Amino acid sequence: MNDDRVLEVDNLQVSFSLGGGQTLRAVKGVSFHIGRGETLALVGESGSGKSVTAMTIMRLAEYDGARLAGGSIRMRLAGGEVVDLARLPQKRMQSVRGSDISMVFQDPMASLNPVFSIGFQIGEAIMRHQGKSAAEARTIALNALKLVRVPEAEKRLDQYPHHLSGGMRQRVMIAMALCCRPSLMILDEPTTALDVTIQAQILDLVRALQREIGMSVLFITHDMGVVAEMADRICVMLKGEIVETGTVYEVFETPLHAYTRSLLAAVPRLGSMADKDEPERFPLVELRDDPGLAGTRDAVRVEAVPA
Ligand SMILES: Nc1ncnc2c1ncn2[C@@H]1O[C@H](COP(=O)(O)OP(=O)(O)OP(=O)(O)O)[C@@H](O)[C@H]1O
Repeated sequence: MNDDRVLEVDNLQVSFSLGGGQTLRAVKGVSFHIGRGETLALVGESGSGKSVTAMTIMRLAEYDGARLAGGSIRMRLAGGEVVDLARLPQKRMQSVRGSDISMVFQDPMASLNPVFSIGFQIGEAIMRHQGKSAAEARTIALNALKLVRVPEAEKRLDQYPHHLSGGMRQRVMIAMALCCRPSLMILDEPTTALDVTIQAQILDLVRALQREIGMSVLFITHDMGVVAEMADRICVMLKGEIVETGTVYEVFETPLHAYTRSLLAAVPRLGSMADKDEPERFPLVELRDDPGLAGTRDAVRVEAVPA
């Protein structure tokens, strides 16, 4: 693996048994890499396989019944060792999760335990992953809350999730994910449940943190507007496959795949809003129903292979 990469996913295949001998192939041979300090956006509509890909990298998908049917997930750990996460025993993965990679989910309420204080929940993760005492963990938790710009951080430590707004809860989740200074953070639709202003604040925060800490980010979204804000490179997923990949500039300037064009057409533009109530939208359903489109790979942008 090149020195400048933290993650290399190669030909990843994930399936679910649906009973009655039926198998759903949720991820069909997906390959991508993420460089140090880089943000890669995995884009596609609901059901395209983005979350299953992320959960497989975390090795959490198997707890939902997923089967890792093939491929490799090579990751450079903090000490420099390169391991194939697809083949690590779960016991070892427990230490990789939260120390080398962490994940922030869409709904912070589902990730936070309502009966424990914020300080306890962040502290518990720090004690588990870093072997710190309760007092040390509280200090680290406090600093993490300050890092994610939570006002009155000291007071927040003793509050419970229901005391916080949705945006604040998502900041707490990001703080928790940052505590162990992971080299890769996966954010799965982190702002979808938030209103637009709070969404913009959280996106700004992630960008600022990335500059401060230098971590790599895998950003999962269905929103090309968010991609334009956040990402260096994009992988577009459709029905379990990556149908197009490139830099943000390349993909926005010259989208090669019809599905990518449909995603771009769904981004409201000032011009198209001028004389209509609704932004223009590409007829996505018709496109997806076109049998010629599914799995089309001729539009895949071939990335230069470094010498
Ligand atoms: N536990 C599960 N059992 C069976 N099928 C599943 C399970 N989890 C996901 N799937 C299926 O895998 C496919 C990919 O789902 P995935 O959640 O990765 O999509 P997604 O692109 O992340 O969409 P969303 O943004 O809605 O989560 C879908 O067809 C979904 O129904």
